Amino acid sequence: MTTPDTKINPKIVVALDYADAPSALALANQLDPSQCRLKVGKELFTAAGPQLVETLVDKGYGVFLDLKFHDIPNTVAKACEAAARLGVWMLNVHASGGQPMMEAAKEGVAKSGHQPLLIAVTILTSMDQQVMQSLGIPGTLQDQVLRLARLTQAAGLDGVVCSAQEAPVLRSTLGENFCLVTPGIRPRNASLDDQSRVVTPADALRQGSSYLVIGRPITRAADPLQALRDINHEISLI
Ligand SMILES: O=C(O)c1cc(=O)[nH]c(=O)n1[C@@H]1O[C@H](COP(=O)(O)O)[C@@H](O)[C@H]1O
Repeated sequence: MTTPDTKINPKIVVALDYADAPSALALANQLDPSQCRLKVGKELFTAAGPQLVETLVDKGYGVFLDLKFHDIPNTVAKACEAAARLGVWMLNVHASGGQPMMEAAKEGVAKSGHQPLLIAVTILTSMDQQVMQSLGIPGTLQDQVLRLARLTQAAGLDGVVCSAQEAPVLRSTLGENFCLVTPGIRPRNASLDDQSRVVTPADALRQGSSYLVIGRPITRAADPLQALRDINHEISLI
């Protein structure tokens, strides 16, 4: 049901937003590394630690370690070096930590001897213009996403996390090789939950996304593997 390309390089990254390792492994055991990658975020990593990440890597999954580091450059460099040593496929920092912090992150990864993709979060998909204003950030949300993405590229990172709503402008400004990882994905008629800037899976790819981060629409489905297959099928048609 999936295209050959989806099998070689799965576009969907399933967010394992679980409270403990057994719940995360139960889902990982139902899914298939040829159909998706897995994202381990703050909740699961804090509860289950590096051992779970290594277990998922050993099962053949590409793992996105989503710890969104944001600290002084030296601390972020060391954290990125340690994260890269786990053999993950991708890891991330917050672009708002600034270019020197991102450059330090890149150096940390290089020291690890591994070569994961290193990306930076621009503006979280749960945020809207009103939240931006309350933080005193001037201009439009899209201006700020573009500013942070340019800084990320200047720091030599591989790409950004952004909403697929911003993907067209980032793709045309930053080029074909810059990786755009987009959460806030909702199949038509799915609940928005706490997301604000949402796009359907097929539209996200049409708009220039490289990878789609999808959590609850798969993890809370009655049949997660079928939900994943349905989305892979939808995107194989574009
Ligand atoms: O870095 C992320 O992955 C991320 C960035 C962002 O701007 N918005 C966002 O939702 N995420 C993550 O993407 C996942 C989305 O999950 P669902 O809303 O359940 O699909 C969660 O694990 C979030 O932590």
